[in-house]
Amino acid sequence: MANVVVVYHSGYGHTQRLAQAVAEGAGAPLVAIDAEGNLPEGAWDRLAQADAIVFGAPTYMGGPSWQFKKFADASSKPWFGGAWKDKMFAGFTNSASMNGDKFSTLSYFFTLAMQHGGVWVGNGMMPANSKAAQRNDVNYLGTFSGAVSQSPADASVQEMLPGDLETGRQFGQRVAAAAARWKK
Ligand SMILES: Cc1cc2nc3c(=O)[nH]c(=O)nc-3n(C[C@H](O)[C@H](O)[C@H](O)COP(=O)(O)O)c2cc1C
Repeated sequence: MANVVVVYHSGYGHTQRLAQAVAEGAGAPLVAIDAEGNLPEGAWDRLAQADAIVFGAPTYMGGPSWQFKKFADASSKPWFGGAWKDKMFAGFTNSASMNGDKFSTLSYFFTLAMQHGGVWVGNGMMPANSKAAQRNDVNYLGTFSGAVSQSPADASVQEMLPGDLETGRQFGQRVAAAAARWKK
């Protein structure tokens, strides 16, 4: 079993719900970045010990929230010593539009992982893109580079779609399995 940690920020709870699904699939603890962009006590040590780190943030103005970016900038401290080198990384995001430039957020996570000398893992899923496909199918949004979910701008956290959450759960399983292989 690999030691996977999910570190995320969520402004209004939607990304948190996706984070919970990813963490459930990965059998991983959640580390929440708070509203000031800070981690709880002991979290940096947990990240240092992880085999795989999964990044999560809402897509705000085409990228991760500033709180996530503050965390990313603070990760320059472990970067100096190469503390995250050769870890596995993955990422997820939620936004309101079907597209909404979510890929920019995943791309930022990927770049951060590469800066740390890590290895990136995508979702390994087929997209649900046939005529028969339904919005609640797994990977209906058709992303390969991570896990994404979409919640309309006026939708509550409770209204997040089970199919998107299942996508997150299966993505978490994929990351945990990949990290276990990578660890050997
Ligand atoms: C400041 C701000 C910027 C946003 N920018 C985008 C965006 O670029 N694309 C998009 O699809 N949705 C955008 N949204 C909608 C959020 O992505 C959406 O509300 C998301 O569910 C919020 O996740 P959270 O509840 O974890 O904070 C934005 C929302 C806010 C508050």
